[in-house]
Amino acid sequence: MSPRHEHDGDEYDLARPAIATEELTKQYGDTVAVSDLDIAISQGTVYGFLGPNGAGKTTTIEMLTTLLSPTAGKAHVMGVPVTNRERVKQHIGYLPHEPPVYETFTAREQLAYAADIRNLDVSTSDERIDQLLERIGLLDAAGDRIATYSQGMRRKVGLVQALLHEPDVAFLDEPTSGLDPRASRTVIDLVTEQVRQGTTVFLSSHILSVVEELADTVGVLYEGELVAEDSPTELVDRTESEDGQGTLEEAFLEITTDREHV
Ligand SMILES: Nc1ncnc2c1ncn2[C@@H]1O[C@H](COP(=O)(O)OP(=O)(O)OP(=O)(O)O)[C@@H](O)[C@H]1O
Repeated sequence: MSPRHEHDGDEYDLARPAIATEELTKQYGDTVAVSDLDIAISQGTVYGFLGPNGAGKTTTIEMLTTLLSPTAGKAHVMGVPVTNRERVKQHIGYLPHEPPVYETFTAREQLAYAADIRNLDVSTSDERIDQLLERIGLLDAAGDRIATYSQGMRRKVGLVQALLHEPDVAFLDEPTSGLDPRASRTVIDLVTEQVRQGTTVFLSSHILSVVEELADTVGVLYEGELVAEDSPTELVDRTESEDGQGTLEEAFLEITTDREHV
C-alpha cells in the first residue's frame, strides 16, 4: 500500500499527483486563454510554468486556485476537484501578482489575520510568523503599516502569507520579482526548504534563472497550449548553442520563436 498524507480530514495517496488537469480550457468570449491543458505534477516537486505575456499562465493558476471556473475540462489539486472551492483552499497557498494585503495593517497584523482565517493555533502561528519574517528580512519593519512598504516588501509579506500554513501546494506568481539579489536568494532558499518538507510548488516566473534553479519540470505555455514540458536540463540540452552552454532562457526563446514561425 502506498503511503498516505492527511490534511484536514482529506486523506491523500502520496503516489498521486498534487496537481492534475485534463483538457482544462478557459475561454473569454472568442479568446481561448487556455486550451486543452493536460498536466500532472508530482507531490514535493517544483513545476516551473513559463510562457510569453498573455500565454494563459495567470488564467491557469486562477482556475487551479478556484478563483476562475474552467469553461471545459477538469482539474484536481491534491485529489480534490477545483469545483470544490472550500476543500481545495485548505490545501493551497497562493502568492498572486498583487498580494492581497490591507494597507492599514502592519505586516504582523496582516499575517496574524491570515493565520486566523486559516484557523491556525495562535501561539504556534505567532512563532512561525516571527521566524518567517526574520528569515525574509522583514522583522524590523513588521510593526510598520503596509502602506509604507516598497513593492519588494509587499511581495515578501505576500510570500510569507502564502507559506504560513505550510500548504500542500503553493502557487507562486513571480516570488522574486522586485527583490534585491540577497532577498531573492533568501526566497529561493525558503522555497527549497518548503519543498524538502513536502510542499509542491507551482512557480510562474519570467526570471528564468530562478526557474532553472528551482524547477524539477518546466512547462511552456504558448497561446494557451502546452508546447513543451521537460526537466530544465532536457529543455536546455535540446537547444542548439554554439558554445554548448545553453541556458533555460535560450531554450525558452527557441521554443517560443519556433512557434511564431509555424
Ligand atoms: N478577464 C479577461 N477577459 C478577457 N480576456 C482575458 C481576461 N483575462 C485574461 N484574458 C486574456 O486571456 C489571455 C491569457 O491571459 P493571462 O493573463 O492568463 O496570461 P499570462 O500568461 O498570465 O500573461 P502575463 O505573463 O502577461 O501575466 C490573454 O489573451 C488575455 O488578454
